[in-house]
Amino acid sequence: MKNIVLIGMPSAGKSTIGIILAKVLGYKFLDSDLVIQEQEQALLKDIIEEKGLEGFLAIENQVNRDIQTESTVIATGGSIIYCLDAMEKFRDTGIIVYIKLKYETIKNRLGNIKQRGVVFQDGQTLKSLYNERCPLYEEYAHIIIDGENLDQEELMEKIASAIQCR
Ligand SMILES: Nc1ncnc2c1ncn2[C@@H]1O[C@H](COP(=O)(O)OP(=O)(O)O)[C@@H](O)[C@H]1O
Ligand SMILES: O=C(O)C1=C[C@@H](OP(=O)(O)O)[C@@H](O)[C@H](O)C1
Ligand SMILES: [Mg+2]
Repeated sequence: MKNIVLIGMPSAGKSTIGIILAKVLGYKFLDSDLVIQEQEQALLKDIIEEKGLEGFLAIENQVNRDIQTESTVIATGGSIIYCLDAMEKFRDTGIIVYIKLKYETIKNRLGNIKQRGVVFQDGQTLKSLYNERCPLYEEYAHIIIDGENLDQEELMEKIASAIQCR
């Protein structure tokens, strides 16, 4: 079976929802951020600090492009839409699900952005990052899920039924 690939802004719920979605669908679960950390033997925020944005994105692209799995829910990192090879591969081998949330919801959830290690250009604000990324998430998505006003269980069920209706 095709993989289910979750995309969206950091804190949208890709990692949290991904694992419960995998249980409900009887799929495996993989968080590609953790594969990056394991390969590099370093935390995401330290990789970004040491290698810079372009260096981090090159690693993110390679790791996600090289994932060999099927029947797996894959939680990607928020910056995956800058990784062209990986996105092309996911589009061919998976169903890409964009968890869409309003800017205000993302802002409220994000809390300590530095601890998470989000891929920001110098001087970029969260708002400009959001505006830059949203069209890219929409462009790549096979399915767009509005996650507003849903708890984790409701969001997971909405994604599961959208996949099953395809
Ligand atoms: N309805 C919801 N769905 C998913 N996560 C939610 C929801 N409401 C609040 N949260 C919180 O938002 C955060 C989502 O984080 P995470 O799953 O790591 O997102 P991502 O992997 O997309 O960056 C968690 O702290 C989670 O508890
Ligand atoms: O959006 C981003 O720039 C990033 C999001 C993170 O993943 P989550 O989206 O799971 O938080 C992680 O991949 C990396 O630190 C960069
Ligand atoms: Mg995550």
